[in-house]
Amino acid sequence: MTKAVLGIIGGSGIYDLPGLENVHEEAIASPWGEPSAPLRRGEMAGLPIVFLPRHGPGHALSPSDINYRANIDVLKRAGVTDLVALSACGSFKEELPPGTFVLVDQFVDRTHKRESSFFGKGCVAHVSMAHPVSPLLAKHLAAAAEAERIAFARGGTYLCMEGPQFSSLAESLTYKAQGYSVIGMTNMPEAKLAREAEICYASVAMVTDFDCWHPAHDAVTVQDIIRVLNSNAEKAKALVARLARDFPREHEPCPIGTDCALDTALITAPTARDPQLLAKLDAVAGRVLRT
Ligand SMILES: CSC[C@H]1O[C@H](OP(=O)(O)O)[C@H](O)[C@@H]1O
Ligand SMILES: Nc1ncnc2[nH]cnc12
Repeated sequence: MTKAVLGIIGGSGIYDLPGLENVHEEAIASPWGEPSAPLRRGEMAGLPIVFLPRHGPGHALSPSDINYRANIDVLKRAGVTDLVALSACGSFKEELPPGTFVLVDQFVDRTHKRESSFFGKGCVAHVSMAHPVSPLLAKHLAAAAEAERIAFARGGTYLCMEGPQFSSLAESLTYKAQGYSVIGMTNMPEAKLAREAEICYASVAMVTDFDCWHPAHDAVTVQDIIRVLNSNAEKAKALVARLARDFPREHEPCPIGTDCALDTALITAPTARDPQLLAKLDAVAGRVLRT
């Protein structure tokens, strides 16, 4: 049995986690570069928690400048087994108004300027992303949202755009017509990298706006978003506190195989593997490469 360590990635508006006890900062070095910030390690209701603000202190990093690989690598090194991503998003659905928390279960990746894999020349791996969200983690999040009386939706598709500009009206109408639920700029490649690192991942997409498709709402602005962001952030902190209180202390084996995602993913012959890349993969893929 592995002890559960809950990772929390804070998005826009969530730069710390009040209620975290016995906190200390841990600046873990990563062969993938600089993570967004030192990790804040502590516990809630006795559960080990590791917090990382995605955009760094003071929100200095834009979605394209975040080193997603370093972030996931240091969370893996810190022993995180289950990772909750907190993210602001725009909504494509009337029934998902600002203030709603969407427990997304699918992603569409339209990013194009980001390193999206730990693997590559000298060690090629193809993990499955058919089901990017870990169902048990989503189930625990739903229970916590219910207990905290937070308006939430189970399931939904998160379109990840590159940004930093918001969508044009034509893009927004297209995504809406495709049936997507919400839009943001950060959950990809985060979810892909978490899967490669065999960390269970679930995203709480917290609606701040209707993007620009909605006839009754003007173009989205950061100022408008910030107004909703702050009340969403308060609810998110209550959600995390409840999740931590009720979370199983032993990591539950992932029913969709996230814990062993690399078992069937590596294709490069051992003799063709690049020792330098293998060294960088020590945390992410050590479980399968050490054998
Ligand atoms: C401040 S609005 C745009 C910004 O907010 C979202 O960030 P995060 O996902 O980290 O909460 C969105 O993806 C953009 O980065
Ligand atoms: N409308 C929107 N588009 C992209 N990212 C967002 N984050 C919050 N609202 C957003």
